[in-house]
Amino acid sequence: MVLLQEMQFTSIQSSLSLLCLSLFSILILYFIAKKKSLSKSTGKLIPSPPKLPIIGNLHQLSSLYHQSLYSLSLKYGPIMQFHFGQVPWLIVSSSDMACAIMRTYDLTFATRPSAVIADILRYGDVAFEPYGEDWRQLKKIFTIHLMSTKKIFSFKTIREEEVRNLIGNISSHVSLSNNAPIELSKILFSFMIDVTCRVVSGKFIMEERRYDMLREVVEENFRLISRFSIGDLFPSFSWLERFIGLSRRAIRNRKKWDLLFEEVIQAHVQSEEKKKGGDNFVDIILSLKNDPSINPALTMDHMKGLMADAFAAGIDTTYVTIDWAMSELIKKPDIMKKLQEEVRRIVKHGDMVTSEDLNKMDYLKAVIKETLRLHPPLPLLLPRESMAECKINGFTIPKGTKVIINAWAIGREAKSWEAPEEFMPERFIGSQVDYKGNNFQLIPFGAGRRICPGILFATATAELALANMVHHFDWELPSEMTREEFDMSDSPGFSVHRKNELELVVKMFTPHITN
Ligand code: HEM
Repeated sequence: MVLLQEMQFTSIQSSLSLLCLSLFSILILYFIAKKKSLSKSTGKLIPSPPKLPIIGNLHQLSSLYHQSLYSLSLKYGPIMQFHFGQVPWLIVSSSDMACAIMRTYDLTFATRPSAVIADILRYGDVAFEPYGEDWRQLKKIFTIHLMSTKKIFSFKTIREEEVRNLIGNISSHVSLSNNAPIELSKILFSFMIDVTCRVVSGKFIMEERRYDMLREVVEENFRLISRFSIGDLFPSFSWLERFIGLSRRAIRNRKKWDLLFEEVIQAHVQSEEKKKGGDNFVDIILSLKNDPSINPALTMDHMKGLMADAFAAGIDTTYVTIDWAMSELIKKPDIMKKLQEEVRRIVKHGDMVTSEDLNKMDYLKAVIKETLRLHPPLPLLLPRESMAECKINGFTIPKGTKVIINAWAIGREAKSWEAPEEFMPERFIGSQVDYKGNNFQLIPFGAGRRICPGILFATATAELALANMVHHFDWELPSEMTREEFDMSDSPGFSVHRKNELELVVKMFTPHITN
């Protein structure tokens, strides 16, 4: 019995010593860590909302990331740190700070961070390629050979023909539907697929099966890159990626892209068009394949990447711009009327608005700018990462910092915009402010080295479609809905759509004949 008691006592004693030893070790580790973090942060600490262990700041994020980050920036400032799970990001929410990142330190922040899903989906493309020789060459090809001002002009016929088809589709609906609402979001999405397919690969991709497949892969791409996968949030748990992450879905989608691109490229290699020097992306890229000035030579992966850039970056963003513009116009009939007056004054009733007419339409251009200010299709742009340490606003930003620039918040900055929540195209009349990367209060296309190379193409297409839609038709809300009830909520996602697809009643415009 005594022996047993002694044994118990000894065991309690040794447990206590083990406990003390553990506590002592934890304390030592804590002080070492504290000392380390203090010695690291010799400058000002970047403001950050309070975070929780493991999940970081995820609990402060709604599904509308751009809106949650905007609200937090009002409290914590235009430059703040936010932990997505275990990973710290720098969130930039003012035009001054965006200028520091994309102009003052443009080269420092010219690379993209790696991300589990984007790394699976991307080829040698421009949008997600890390900064370096490969990216420089691909961007040059994109801006000089595929999307130069001359090339965009040469795509004019495609844009005009496709807008004519769009107007034809809407007219058929008017004559057949007996005032039932038209599913405008869907029609605009198809319109952008048609335009982009023709620019990228000429006519033949329009075959029904490929068309459906393209729609499916583009939509799935956006769904996938809109979400953080487990490996992005918790790098120490990346091994779980194979079981519960999104990687498997991304691999499946990548295979579909592969199939689609290989079929298209193969068909072009065999076609007569190429021999005549076709004027679409695939033929141009094929002709560059043997160009000695392109060094290193283009691989199949680069070719697929350049096509993916146009499909993934161009379709969704441009259709969303027209969709939001129509939504704002239907909500504000005075602005719709003013726009219709401008277009109908310049273009005769029954005629199509042409690309040349657009240059005379200042109010139309102001409507598109105002739409991009309030509804930048990629509200958080594309992420950046610092390649060296730098100092911004007194804060030391270490090398390897991942950065999000909130263009949605910047479009609402009180310092730059009067009545920022109001849709007022008039603010741009007589103003020099543009979206081409020089005015940091309006950056829907980003700025600096990584600026979007599709600006001219996207805006020319959106302007032409919108001008013709308001020229030929009058638009109304479905009869049961009031303007106050009309929902303008955002959908969650990487590119921000309307939460509810746009459905409107449409009528042919017939001018009043006055004697
Ligand atoms: C309204 C339509 C569009 C919007 C709002 C938009 C927006 C953007 C944004 C925010 C970026 C990132 C810029 C940065 O990091 O600073 C970007 C990059 C890019 N966009 Fe667009 N885009 C649009 C249309 C297009 C079109 C039509 C194309 C091509 C056909 C295109 C091709 C690209 C490419 C290739 C990049 C990557 C540039 C790089 O990383 O160097 N975009 N776009």
